[in-house]
Amino acid sequence: MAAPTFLANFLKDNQYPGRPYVTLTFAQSLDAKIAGKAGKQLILSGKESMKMTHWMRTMHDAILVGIGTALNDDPQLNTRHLPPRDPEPATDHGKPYHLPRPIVLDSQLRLSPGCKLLKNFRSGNGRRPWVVCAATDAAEHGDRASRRQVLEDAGARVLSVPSIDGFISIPGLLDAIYNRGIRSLMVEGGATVIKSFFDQLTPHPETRLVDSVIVTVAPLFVGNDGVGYGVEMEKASSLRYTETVHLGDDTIIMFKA
Ligand SMILES: NC(=O)C1=CN([C@@H]2O[C@H](COP(=O)(O)OP(=O)(O)OC[C@H]3O[C@@H](n4cnc5c(N)ncnc54)[C@H](O)[C@@H]3O)[C@@H](O)[C@H]2O)C=CC1
Ligand SMILES: Nc1nc(O)c(N)c(N[C@@H]2O[C@H](COP(=O)(O)O)[C@@H](O)[C@H]2O)n1
Repeated sequence: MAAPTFLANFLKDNQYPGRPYVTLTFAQSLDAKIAGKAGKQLILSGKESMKMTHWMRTMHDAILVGIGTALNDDPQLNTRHLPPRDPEPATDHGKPYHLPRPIVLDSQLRLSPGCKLLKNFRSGNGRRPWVVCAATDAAEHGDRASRRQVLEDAGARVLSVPSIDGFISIPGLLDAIYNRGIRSLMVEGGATVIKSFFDQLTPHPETRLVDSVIVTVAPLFVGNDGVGYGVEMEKASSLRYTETVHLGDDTIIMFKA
């Protein structure tokens, strides 16, 4: 089995010199909501588009969510919706699917050591998660040092990156993970992280930090209680609409930066 052709073609050059190639992707309702009331996780994607998202996961070195999503959804960020691989080496080369490295933006190290990402790693069913926290001026001590220790003991690799007002610097993050071998990054959300990455769009290739945007639109309304994401027109207008594909009842809309 291989990824859908439209996706393979769209992402065929997902490399960028000097920083990871960044794909921002998420699923939304017709009224642009990505979650329900009080952040309730919604399965917006149908079977076919969810499978596409899992194919996309195989096509990136790493996959990123914010701590809001990690605490709320307890995601696995793996490829379990894909069909079993053909054990016949002539077709699938006998290899398992590529699993992306999970990365959590977690300024204050609030991730639970019992989360599925860490459990999957410990049971040999996932890569070691990287937890990105805000770098501190002084040596860590007290509560914060013990939270780091607990997460490291549970299997996480903790990276410190400069932050502003509790938000990890996106250029700093991309530098840190590029220096550790990540060449392509899939950003899944949630709302605050999506806004932060939309903010990285500019019309100038040398300063923009997002390369592709892939939005799954599900044919339903969530209503005003749902969680939306903010987009500034000045930023979004630098996106170039590329293609629309229909998968099941969903519409996949793709842009290049
Ligand atoms: N429909 C979809 O495709 C998806 C929906 N979701 C939904 O999104 C909701 C969670 O969204 P949020 O609460 O906004 O949490 P989030 O997952 O966007 O995490 C935001 C938090 O990450 C930390 N952070 C550190 N550096 C940051 C930076 N540079 N930019 C942004 N955040 C940074 C901050 O503590 C911030 O509050 C959940 O309801 C979840 O179900 C999440 C992912 C995908
Ligand atoms: N593509 C997509 N469609 C939806 O309907 C979604 N709710 C999401 N959510 C994202 O996927 C994460 C869950 O991943 P696992 O199923 O646990 O592997 C969730 O946390 C969001 O990042 N995505």
